[in-house]
This record gives sequence, structure tokens and C-alpha cells, in this order.
Amino acid sequence: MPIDLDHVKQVMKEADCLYNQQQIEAAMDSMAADITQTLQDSNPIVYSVMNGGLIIAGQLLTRLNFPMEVGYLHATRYRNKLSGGELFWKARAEHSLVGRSVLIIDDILDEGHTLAAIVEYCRDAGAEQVLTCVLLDKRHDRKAYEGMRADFTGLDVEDRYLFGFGLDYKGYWRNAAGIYALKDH
Ligand SMILES: O=P(O)(O)OC[C@H]1O[C@H](OP(=O)(O)OP(=O)(O)O)[C@H](O)[C@@H]1O
Ligand SMILES: Nc1nc2[nH]cnc2c(=O)[nH]1
Repeated sequence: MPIDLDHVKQVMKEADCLYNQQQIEAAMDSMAADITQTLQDSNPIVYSVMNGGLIIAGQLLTRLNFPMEVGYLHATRYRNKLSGGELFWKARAEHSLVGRSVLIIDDILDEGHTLAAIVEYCRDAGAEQVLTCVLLDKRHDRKAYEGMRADFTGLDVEDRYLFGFGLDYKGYWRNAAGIYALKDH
């Protein structure tokens, strides 16, 4: 069934803006400095996790001024729904990961099952080190394992359904230049 675009627009009107573009840019500057310090001499392969990682990866990568290869992985467990299910792989790595440093960039660490599975996949494929970077870490106690954190985190965020800056509401608003929380969620 096609989605009602008036509903999509209404969702944005009623949403709460949790972080604006300026705040996100400051967080990306800070992450870029930390990533540079850690990875600048390691010739990493940097993967964006599609689809949500697209915007943050694009904007973060231009802040990193050292040699790297860039690609994407595509794994999803929400599939435009508001709650997650089993992880479904759509595209795996094209490079050999043997002996390499790998940086995974995604929009959010929520329960963490997506990132945990991707890290395990890269390690199994022979990567020497696998580091993770997320714009957002959702605060709650439902993580895949206790104390789970990414190696680089932009902003902590409250436990609500979010969209914007890569995150979708039913496939829409990934393009929004801020982080928004759905009304009453
Ligand atoms: O920490 P988790 O609870 O596993 O959730 C985080 C994942 O959920 C979203 O992806 P989604 O499956 O919605 O696919 P998408 O990136 O195409 O929106 C997001 O981009 C992360 O990859
Ligand atoms: N759009 C969206 N995708 C998610 N994947 C995991 N958590 C979220 C969330 O809050 N919003």
C-alpha cells in the first residue's frame, strides 16, 4: 500500500527535534579528530552500513584526511518498521579483510545486534582490528551485551523512536538535517 505523504509530513511537524544540524556537526568534528588519531596510519577499509549509515558516513569521511579505502555493507533488521527483527544481509564486503583494519560507520547503536553481527562477520573474515563508529547511542538496558558501546560515539540519545540524518520513518525523512523523535514514542 502506498504511504500517505500528508501523514509523513504531519509526523515531521509533530516530532521533537533532539539535535539540530549544528550539534550534529560538532559531534562529527569531535569523532573525526578521535578517528584520525586512532586510524591515520593503519590504511583502513571504512564501511558504511546501508541504508542508515549513508548520511553520517558521507559527512564524516570528508573530515578524515588520511588514506583509506571506502565501501559499504548492507544489513538490516528493522526494514522500515518501528521494531527490529532478525538481521538480513543484503550486501557483504567486496574487499579481502585479511589482516586489515576495518572501521564500521552506522547511524545508531540501538540494541546493538546489527553492529555486533557486522563486527563478528569482519573478524571471521580475517580483519586484524574492527572498530565501530555511530552517530547515536540510544540509552537503555536492552543492549546485545552489557556495557556495549561503539569505539566512537557522536551523541547519546533518549530511548524513543528516532528519524533524520540517515534514520527513517517508514522509509522517509532519512534526509532530515537533524535528529527527531516521533511524537509519543
Ligand atoms: O542496534 P540495532 O537495534 O541492531 O539497530 C541499529 C540498526 O537499525 C537501523 O538499521 P535498519 O535495520 O533500520 O535498516 P536501515 O539502515 O536500512 O534503516 C540502523 O541503521 C542500524 O543499522
Ligand atoms: N529509524 C530508526 N531506526 C532505528 N533502528 C534502531 N533504532 C532505530 C530508531 O530509533 N529509528
